Amino acid sequence: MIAGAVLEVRELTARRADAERRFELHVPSLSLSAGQRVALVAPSGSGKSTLLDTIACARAPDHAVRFTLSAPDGAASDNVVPGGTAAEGMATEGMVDVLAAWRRRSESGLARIRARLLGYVHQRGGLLGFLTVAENIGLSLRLAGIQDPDRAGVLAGQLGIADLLDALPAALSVGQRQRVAIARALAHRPPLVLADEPTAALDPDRARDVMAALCDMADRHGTALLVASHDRPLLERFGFSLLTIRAQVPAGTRLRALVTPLSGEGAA
Ligand SMILES: Nc1ncnc2c1ncn2[C@@H]1O[C@H](COP(=O)(O)OP(=O)(O)OP(=O)(O)O)[C@@H](O)[C@H]1O
Repeated sequence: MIAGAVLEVRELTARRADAERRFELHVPSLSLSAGQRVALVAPSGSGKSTLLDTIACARAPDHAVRFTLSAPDGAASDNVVPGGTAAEGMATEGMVDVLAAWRRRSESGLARIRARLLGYVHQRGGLLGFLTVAENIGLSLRLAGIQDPDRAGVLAGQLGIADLLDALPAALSVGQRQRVAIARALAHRPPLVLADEPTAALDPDRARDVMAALCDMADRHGTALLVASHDRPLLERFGFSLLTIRAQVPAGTRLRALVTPLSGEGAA
């Protein structure tokens, strides 16, 4: 185990298929440590969302040799995956074995992994339209079982949206919605936050502001970031290590794609 690792993936394969096509994404190795910023920069359709959704435990990997997430002290002692034991590979050395949870089809275990260990910022916020800003931020606290009535307000203040706590998402600009989404993804202080094109809908100035807010909030708690984006200059400006997804020669109807480092010092 890498010291301070929050995510470790080895030899992971994720497949998508319909009647005409088959797509297969392969990740030989991907590790993130506390506070690290890693970005996926790759063309549309190359598999960025497939990878983020797999890491987010929204879809099962089709194969992996290792897929672990770190469990902070509280989450580990809370036995993130119920019934897990070291013998089954669960919650050993402060890491939770996500593969084992999928193998056991432990819906409650996977739900707790998502709720406690991960945050997710979607391209357009993904906020619930019938909840206020405060309720949207509070949702991740509720799911994680954290009772801290002040935290949503404190976060909103840090993100410059304190005056919007009672507003519904429809009344917000796209940039304001992304700030709410960042607050929601970080409120429960997960070790890893994923973001799928979090600035794609913004003009360059707003994109820079939102990325600064995301990185600043992540830095406060040593949160690791894994971001998918097309905006390479913005990612370089904020010190992300870059990965890309390279298409391999299609074999028949199958397209294989491989996640590899884009710049010299990569996380993979
Ligand atoms: N439900 C599906 N059935 C079959 N193939 C799919 C399905 N969803 C996605 N794919 C294929 O999987 C590949 C990866 O898609 P994915 O959405 O992960 O790419 P992406 O890089 O996130 O694209 P974008 O930047 O446009 O969101 C694509 O070739 C796509 O055609």
